Amino acid sequence: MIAFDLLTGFLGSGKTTLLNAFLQLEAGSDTAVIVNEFGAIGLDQLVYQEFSDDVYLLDNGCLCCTVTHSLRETLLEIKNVAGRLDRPPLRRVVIETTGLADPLPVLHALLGDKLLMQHFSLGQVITTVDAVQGAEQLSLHLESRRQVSLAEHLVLTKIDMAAPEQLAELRRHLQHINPYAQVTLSAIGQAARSVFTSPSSEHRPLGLPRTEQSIDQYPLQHTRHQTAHTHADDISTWSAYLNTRPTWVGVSAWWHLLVQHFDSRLLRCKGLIHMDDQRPFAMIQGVGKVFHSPTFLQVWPDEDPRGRIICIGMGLDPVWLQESLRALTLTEASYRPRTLNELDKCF
Ligand SMILES: Nc1nc2c(ncn2[C@@H]2O[C@H](COP(=O)(O)OP(=O)(O)OP(=O)(O)O)[C@@H](O)[C@H]2O)c(=O)[nH]1
Repeated sequence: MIAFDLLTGFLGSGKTTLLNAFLQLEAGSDTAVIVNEFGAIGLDQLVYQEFSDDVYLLDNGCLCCTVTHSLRETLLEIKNVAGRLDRPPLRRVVIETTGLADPLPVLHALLGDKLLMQHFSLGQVITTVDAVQGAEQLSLHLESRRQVSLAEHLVLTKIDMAAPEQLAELRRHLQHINPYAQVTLSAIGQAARSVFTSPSSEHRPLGLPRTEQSIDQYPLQHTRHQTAHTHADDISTWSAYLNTRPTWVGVSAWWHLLVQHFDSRLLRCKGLIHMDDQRPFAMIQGVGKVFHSPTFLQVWPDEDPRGRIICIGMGLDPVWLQESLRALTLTEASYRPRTLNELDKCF
């Protein structure tokens, strides 16, 4: 039997960081990863590929709506790969859902599949919650509440950034939504080992998580999914390839412009960028209005040499976003455009 964990959590809450930290440990060496991203251009698999050969990217689309079939095929492929004698053992699969996925239909689809369940057993449903922005996300987004309510293991991430009172407030919210889950605190993935090797993940009989009842408090509006790119509350994704080399001054100006324009409608932004800088290969990350420290890569992680940017939010305007990219090449630090008109004047 191969155990599978479902790793979920709202946009930017630290799923990739946690799992990537685990893959770098000896304990994670027998783990395959299945990634599902929201949007046309995926980046997470590039992060994982640095530390694992067993990374599977699902078709573009949302796991809970459109790609369950693709997940099934991928798991069967992993079963075959795991059976090969010429490779190290494979004992665990972690399925990272998109930050907007509802884990319940995914669990139903997997646990109700007799063939799959001959080879796989459910480990844990792990939900990451951003210690700084989690309380707001829970109050604003049904997806976030559903992810928390289904979890057996809640991982409060970014505790290095959170004030004690923020953490206390978040814990009160979580206790209310899901009083049964095990809670682990984590800073920069440091709890990865204890999360993924938690005893509760082993030898558990098949069945839905015991917290299933608690989700009844929240109406299921998830059937509003229309396409792979549309979620509740008009959340959509936009992505673009870059044909320029951004500067750090430009990235900062662009982020400022974005936050001014979209304010709290901007939920997530990430980019793999070939910078005009001594350290040229960078991953940039924005969660809500917080711009996280970029990470630098030794080598460009993909065959495709183009930089790329992905934004997720409510009411995103693709034309406006495309125009905004011009800010990325600004070189004058005093330029802080708040509108596209102001950006025009910077050139
Ligand atoms: N300071 C700090 N930053 C963190 C921590 N966990 C994650 N981050 C940062 O938060 C940003 C988002 O983290 P990810 O791990 O990509 O989040 P995710 O949930 O996989 O994001 P999506 O797949 O887009 O939903 C990155 O810039 C991370 O470096 C943490 O514990 N502390």
